[in-house]
Amino acid sequence: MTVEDIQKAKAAIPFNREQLESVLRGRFFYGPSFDLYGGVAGLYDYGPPGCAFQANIVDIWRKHFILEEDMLEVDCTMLTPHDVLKTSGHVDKFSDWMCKDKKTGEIFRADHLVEEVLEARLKGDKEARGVVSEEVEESDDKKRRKKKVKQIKAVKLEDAVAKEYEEVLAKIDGYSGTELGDLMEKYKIGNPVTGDELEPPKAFNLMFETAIGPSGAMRGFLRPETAQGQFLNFNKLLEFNNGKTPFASASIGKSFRNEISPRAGLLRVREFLMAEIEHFLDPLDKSHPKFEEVKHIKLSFLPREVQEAGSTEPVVKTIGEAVESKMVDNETLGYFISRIYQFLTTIGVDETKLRFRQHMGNEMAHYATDCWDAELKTSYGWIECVGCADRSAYDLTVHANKTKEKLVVRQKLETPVEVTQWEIDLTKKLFGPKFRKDAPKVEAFLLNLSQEELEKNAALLKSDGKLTFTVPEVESEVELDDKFITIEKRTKVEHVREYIPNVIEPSFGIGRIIYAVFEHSYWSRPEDTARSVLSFPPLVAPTKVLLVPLSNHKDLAPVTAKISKVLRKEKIPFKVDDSGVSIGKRYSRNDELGTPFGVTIDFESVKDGSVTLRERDSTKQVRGSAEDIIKAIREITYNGVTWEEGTKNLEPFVTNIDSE
Ligand SMILES: Nc1ncnc2c1ncn2[C@@H]1O[C@H](COP(=O)(O)OP(=O)(O)OP(=O)(O)O)[C@@H](O)[C@H]1O
Repeated sequence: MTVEDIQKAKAAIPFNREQLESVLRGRFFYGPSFDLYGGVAGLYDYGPPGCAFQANIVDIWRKHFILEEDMLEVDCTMLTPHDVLKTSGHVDKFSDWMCKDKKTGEIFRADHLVEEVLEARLKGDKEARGVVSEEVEESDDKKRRKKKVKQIKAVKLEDAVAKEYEEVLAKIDGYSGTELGDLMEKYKIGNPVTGDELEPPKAFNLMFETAIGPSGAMRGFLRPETAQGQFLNFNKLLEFNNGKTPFASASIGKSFRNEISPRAGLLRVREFLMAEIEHFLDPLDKSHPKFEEVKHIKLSFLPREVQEAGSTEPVVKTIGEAVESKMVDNETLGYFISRIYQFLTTIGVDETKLRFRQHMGNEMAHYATDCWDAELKTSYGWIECVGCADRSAYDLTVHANKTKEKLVVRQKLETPVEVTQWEIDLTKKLFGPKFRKDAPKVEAFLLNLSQEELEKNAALLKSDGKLTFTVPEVESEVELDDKFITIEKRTKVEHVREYIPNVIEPSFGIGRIIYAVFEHSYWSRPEDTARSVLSFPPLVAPTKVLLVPLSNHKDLAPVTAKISKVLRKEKIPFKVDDSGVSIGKRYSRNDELGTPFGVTIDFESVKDGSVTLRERDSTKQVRGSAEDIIKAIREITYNGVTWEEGTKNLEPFVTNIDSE
């Protein structure tokens, strides 16, 4: 079976999510956490194949980004003090809109509710018009729920209303709470099951709060992203990089979000693995030295204008054209978009189910210059799996302002420039006697005042003869007169340019990507649809080889042991299946685990050391010496060699083992 045959098989048999989920749970890729206690929504545990799969994806991510781009990896704590997340804006703004059923108290996430109801009404409209949609098969549970949902009746909508719904859906990620409330009122959206009225949307902060230390005095949160730890280590990383930019930091670790209604399995959970990059660069130069290498890559884009026109028709062009036409803001952002595409397709994402969607103006954080999400198509719709944003200088600026610690790059200028600016001088010998242990804090605070603050204080000092400040971590107010400080405007020749770098941030949700790869890799054999296959690329497959002795005969055991020893030494993950069931059943079981290769040991193997190699998707087989077979496995798995190329010197082997 060729790649095309598999595509055909996938297209011919409707995707069955329930069957996939039963394979994933049955083979323990993952399962609900705390199952014995009834489970907790949005929390999942990974089992052995899930762990191995995730570890392989993280390993590829690390090589693809950290090693290849020479990034600086950090591992920061998940517990984060309140002040950090207050400064970053998360305490005030990291929320989603929720609305409560006035009668039952049931809670809905407002944007998801509007989306679900309008989509359902559009589907009902299509049904009423006799249009058959290319729908995925739904689980019984969902069908049951939908039967109860009032709005999902096959009701024909007026053309103008259907068009309006389409337009709203295209912009669904960009609405504010008030706008969502207005939409709910306009389209009469209540509890979709009971029809009950809902309260207007209210902001719900998604962070899990806790207290650090026994006194409870220090408020803290479980981090909602890994980014802040990277920003706070900026100065150390810059020094580590010998003061040079551009450079990127990277971090892989757990993040936590108290999602309002976590459904959709691994796609929306409350604790998840993130891999994030913060690429620090000069705001005046966002070119990328390796852009040439990727600019030919053709991608599917959904730019802002297309969405604003109510369409979801993608624009296909090269990243070179996208940057040149300014559709994508700059080369570095474009470079990362292409690298994200390369990463995702390497690990098994179907590129026909990948698009880059630009954030609309009101969806993007106010400080961001441009933002594109890599969205993957699943049976739950298009899902954001990687965000890629140009965050400007926002984060470093707010942390520097709050802590009064400079977070800047100093660049030596080839041609010195004349600069006029406000400067502050401190009479340091007076600070010690007056402020004692607080003197360094007061001095640091004053030396970090911004140009605007210096200008304002110069005028105050002149008019009042003294200044009063509130300094963080200093109890009483600080009062200073002109014996302590002088503030003056001076003109100097500068040999160094100082700037706060901008940040381009690709942010990956590993669990979402994993689930999308599960769906994109899943199909069932046309000759027997109960036989499921997960066609993972060999590099990401949890186990690479299934060793299958033909029977439990004692003569086969030494050969199995010998081959196991070589595979172990070569660090090729494998499993031995010497259970008594037929070989066909054993292979079928492993197809569900996505194991790309099967090695059969038979009585010929005892005589001449030859074994059979089976390829999971095509079920093709070849025969050769154990050494040659292992070499082929290694080449195909780790060196990107095709099956045809890797096995061209091995004997084709015809058997109907799979149907046994
Ligand atoms: N609840 C979640 N469960 C699993 N992965 C998540 C979750 N929230 C975010 N992610 C992942 O983290 C990445 C970066 O997070 P980001 O803050 O950009 O997501 P988001 O815009 O809040 O996502 P959404 O709008 O879907 O809630 C996302 O692209 C996604 O892959």
